Amino acid sequence: MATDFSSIPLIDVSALLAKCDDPKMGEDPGVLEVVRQLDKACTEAGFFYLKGHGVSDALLKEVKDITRRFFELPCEEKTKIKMTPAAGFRGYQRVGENITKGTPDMHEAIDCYKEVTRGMYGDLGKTMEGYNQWPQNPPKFKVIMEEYISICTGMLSHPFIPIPMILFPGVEFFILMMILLVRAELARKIMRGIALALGGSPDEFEGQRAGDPFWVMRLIGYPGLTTTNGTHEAMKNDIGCGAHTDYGLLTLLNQDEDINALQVRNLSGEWISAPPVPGTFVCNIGDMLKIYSNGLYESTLHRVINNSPKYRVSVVYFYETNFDSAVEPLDTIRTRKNGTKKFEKAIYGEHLVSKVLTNFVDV
Ligand SMILES: O=C(O)CCC(=O)C(=O)O
Ligand SMILES: [Fe+2]
Repeated sequence: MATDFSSIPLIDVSALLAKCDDPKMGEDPGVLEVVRQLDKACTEAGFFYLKGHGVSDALLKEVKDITRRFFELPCEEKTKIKMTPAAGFRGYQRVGENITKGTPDMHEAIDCYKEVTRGMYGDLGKTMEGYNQWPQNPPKFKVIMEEYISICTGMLSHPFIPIPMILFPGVEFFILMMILLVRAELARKIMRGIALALGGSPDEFEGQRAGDPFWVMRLIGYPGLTTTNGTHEAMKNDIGCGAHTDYGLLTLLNQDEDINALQVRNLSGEWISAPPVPGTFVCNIGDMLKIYSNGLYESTLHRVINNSPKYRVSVVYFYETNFDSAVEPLDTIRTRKNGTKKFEKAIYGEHLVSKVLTNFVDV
């Protein structure tokens, strides 16, 4: 239910994060104020900036820097982890390989998904079966990205063991400490606030709905206007990433701090810019949350146009439902007030697979 918003609101979620696992969180005035702001932002724009999230500026920067260093490598090096259907569509895609609604996107990317072992979700999961392809170069890429993912997800995709420093001679002490200390459980906690905003219990998105959340991460590089990277010379208004909605619950976007390229569409069809706000994530609602909220919250269309001369990097993390969740409008007072159920049941895994299978050329 987006409106004619003209800017994206900024929400400081520190009060929510502090009380998030307190059984009385729903009575805390600080939490309730964050919940009110989340509700307003999700209803009016489907987009908001997130501050007070507890993830350090150094880590936000480190994941973008290491991604940029990967994209600077020669093509032969990058295609060592080329995305293939056999890897469950995980890996590197060159500029133009990803398509949105039939048009090639002017970006290169590494796609990562929660790993799906053989038979894990039966036929539903077959397309996504596979392991992430991490580059050897730059060194420590895998370790830094996996820790970032676990901070966003709120649970570990592998058992967490505080690994002795000696195993990581190349990682600066402060980065490792930062990674080990800041276990933000970010997306899960924001979803607890959103559950309250929808008039439900804070646990609404745990258990069968999103207690074992699927996640996706895209590391994206958008060539600048004057950049020639051997295969592509970007033109003004080339679409870096075509207009789309995200598929799951909540997206946490960590974008380059000095380039204004992300645009969000309001109800009248105007493209509103979402410029970088240092130290924040840009968050947006995905298709599954639109269904859970019975359309109260919008999965808003957005796109990327990099008209800057600089190469732009974004690290995009998508927090999803359980892979096999059957998603339908929640039965809370607020969603009921929005009228009869506006959506049929959707299986998240089917929705994801249908998108993945139409997103690429020549694979
Ligand atoms: O790079 C960006 O700013 C946004 C990318 C995006 O919308 C996506 O990957 O879904
Ligand atoms: Fe998106």
